[in-house]
Amino acid sequence: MTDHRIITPDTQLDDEALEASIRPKRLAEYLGQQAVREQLSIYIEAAKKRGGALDHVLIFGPPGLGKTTLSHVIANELGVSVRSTSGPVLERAGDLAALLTNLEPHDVLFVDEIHRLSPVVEEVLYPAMEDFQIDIMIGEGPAARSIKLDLPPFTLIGATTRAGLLTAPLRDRFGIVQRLEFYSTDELAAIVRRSARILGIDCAAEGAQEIARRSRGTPRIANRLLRRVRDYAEVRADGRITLEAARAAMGMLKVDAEGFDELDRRLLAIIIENFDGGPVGVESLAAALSEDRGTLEDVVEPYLIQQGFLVRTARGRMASAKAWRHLGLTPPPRQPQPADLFESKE
Ligand SMILES: Nc1ncnc2c1ncn2[C@@H]1O[C@H](COP(=O)(O)OP(=O)(O)OP(=O)(O)O)[C@@H](O)[C@H]1O
Ligand SMILES: [Mg+2]
Repeated sequence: MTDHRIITPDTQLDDEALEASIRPKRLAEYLGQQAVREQLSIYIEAAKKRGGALDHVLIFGPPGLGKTTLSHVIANELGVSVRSTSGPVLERAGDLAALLTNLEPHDVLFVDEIHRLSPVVEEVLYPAMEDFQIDIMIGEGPAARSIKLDLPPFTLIGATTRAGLLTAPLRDRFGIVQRLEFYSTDELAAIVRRSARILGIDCAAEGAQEIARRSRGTPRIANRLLRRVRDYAEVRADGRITLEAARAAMGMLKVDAEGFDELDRRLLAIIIENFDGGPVGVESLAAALSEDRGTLEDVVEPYLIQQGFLVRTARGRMASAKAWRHLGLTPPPRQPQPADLFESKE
């Protein structure tokens, strides 16, 4: 179901060619995330001055905010190569050992979805990160012995949508931890204008602003909406993305003024209609929506929470007064007061 969401932040196949051409390669092209950029540029410069490898970096944040992009940007700024892999792909300790022993000094090893590493692979990673060494087993049975191998100094960059799922020993081994935040409308508008320029799309400033406003704080969504609005403008108008064209296209795509799509609205509507506004547990919510719990938690909820439409309490999710009003309903007289709203950490 989420496959068909126009505003899903997950990568879709036909996005890939497009994304490659507009994906920022240098820090200067990586828009927004001011604090992250500032800090990283200092750490990168310091590492280069010392002639050493950059400390290991953990990047976390919701899908589509630029974790993979940032990892490649860091490697480009360092002037080193990147090897990419991901948590679920590394099944055996040997898979990781093979990657590590093939690195050149100061290279970046990018591990996406690092919260999904298997425990045996994670064990190998600890000494590799800490001492640039790995223990590998040679042979089997009673004749088996372990030997230590030295690795070149390297930088591990781990990306995850949920830092909370990392084990403490793994998290502690990252010297640099960066959290990506949802982008502001102005930042997204700048991203849309940049992408339009690269793709040769004629996009008016107000058109870019309108796309930005409805992109759920997410560059991947902004770029995807830009492309869909371009299609609309080419077929229904003269190809130029004006404010009117952007609005009309969004109407057709059923992306509302807040940037919410059907699934966002359905989630809020179900909490309100089936559960009296909540609180409702995430499992019941997932069942009522026929959606996967992980998708709700990683993809749908973060933006609704950040925008204040959804509240996570110790007893479950609640729709805020803002959510009732967004659906054209009158909020009940007693809405949750701040004192009730203990942030739950699940
Ligand atoms: N700061 C940025 N400036 C400009 N464009 C960006 C920025 N961040 C991301 N993008 C664009 O958004 C797209 C998605 O970013 P990216 O693939 O890095 O997200 P991600 O956080 O790795 O997502 P996922 O969690 O799904 O892996 C990129 O192809 C890039 O074009
Ligand atoms: Mg990624």
